[in-house]
Amino acid sequence: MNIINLNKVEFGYGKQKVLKDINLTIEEGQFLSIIGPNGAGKSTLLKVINNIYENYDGNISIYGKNIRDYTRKELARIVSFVPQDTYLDFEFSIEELVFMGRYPFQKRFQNDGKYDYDISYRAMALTNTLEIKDRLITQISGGERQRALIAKALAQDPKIILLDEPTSHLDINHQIEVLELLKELNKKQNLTIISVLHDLNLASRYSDKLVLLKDGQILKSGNVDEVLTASNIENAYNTRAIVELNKFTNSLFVTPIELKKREKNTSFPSIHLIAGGGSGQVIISRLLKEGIDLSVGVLNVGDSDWQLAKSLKIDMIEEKPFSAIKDETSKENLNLMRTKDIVVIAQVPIGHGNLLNLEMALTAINEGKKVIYVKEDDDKNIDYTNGIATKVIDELILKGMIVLNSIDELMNYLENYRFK
Ligand SMILES: Nc1ncnc2c1ncn2[C@@H]1O[C@H](COP(=O)(O)OP(=O)(O)OP(=O)(O)O)[C@@H](O)[C@H]1O
Repeated sequence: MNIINLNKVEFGYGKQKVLKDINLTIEEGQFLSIIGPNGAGKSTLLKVINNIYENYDGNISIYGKNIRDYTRKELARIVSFVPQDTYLDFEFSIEELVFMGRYPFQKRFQNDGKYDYDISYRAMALTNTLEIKDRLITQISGGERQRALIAKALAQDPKIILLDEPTSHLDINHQIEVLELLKELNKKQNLTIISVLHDLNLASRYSDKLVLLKDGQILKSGNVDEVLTASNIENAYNTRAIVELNKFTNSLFVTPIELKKREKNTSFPSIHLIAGGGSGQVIISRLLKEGIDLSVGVLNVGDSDWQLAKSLKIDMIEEKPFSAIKDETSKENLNLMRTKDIVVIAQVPIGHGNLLNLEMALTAINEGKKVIYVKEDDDKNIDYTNGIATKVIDELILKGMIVLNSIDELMNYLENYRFK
């Protein structure tokens, strides 16, 4: 069920627009993170949803009602807001701070009732702040303060919680603790969570949906894998990045590589990679992370290795989609190989269309080039040429091609490489 709708929302602090044409729907029970570079308008968007600024154009509705038609107290019973960098300079205890979350429910001069106590204590128990409830908020750590602020927000018994950078001042241990807590509340209590997060990897790990903002506009919104692509990241942050699945968290992991790539790592040998059909993706990622000077080819336009290499702007020789490699393309590839220290061959299926890649590696080894074959799977058949490819590989081995069994072995070899 859609519970928040933003329709053509535009806003600026002065003349300059900070939010432009924002259209967004958010479903009940979603964990949505707003990401984007500094100054993109993330905090502003969150504040506009919380009806902090009134002079915006367009419409925002929450549970079908325009937020302009809610009183502040009414809205606070549905939405609670955890601001960024809250400067807490008052000598309140955590308990007192959390009880303030009950304010929207109380009549003037009314004291806290049993329900107010119960819900505040539950909020403290959920956030592990009960045992430190008497400590003053000026005398607790950043992680404890963040948990206390979330407790206050929970004491409001909201349906929707908005958080502006809830992990910004926390060490990794507390970052995970806070996000695990939010995820649990999201799953168990169907709490809708909208959070600004700078850290793309935390956003990817904990969110169902992402909104990527750039210059006040939504560059992309949707599922994590639709938003966190190398090209969207490059577009928004002006930084090249590798996006890959982290096996441990089962979520996408982003590694920015622009700087390393720019300052090529000359302690490693330069490499030309022969790959294709997806076989080179992991090798490309690993080599680029080390800043290794890399080229690839020949790849067919459109295949997944080609897409990755293209998005990372790697020096590449390409052939038309689904076409056999032409002689002249293959010669260009050989010329590129000649400029590198090592030719690395991934375990790519060889058919008549790409046999020339192997044959050029043979020419290169005959010219004295070092060639390495990364044969990750011993049982995998890659010869689709009725034995011709196997013969070329045998000849490469005879001429001194090094066969390694994993990418780790390749990295190890490269780390210990001695330049002549
Ligand atoms: N109170 C304010 N008055 C005037 N301009 C503001 C105000 N708050 C933010 N801005 C400006 O609006 C733009 C968007 O700011 P906002 O804080 O929403 O971005 P953000 O994406 O959250 O940035 P960051 O990642 O740096 O926190 C920036 O150019 C900022 O300088």
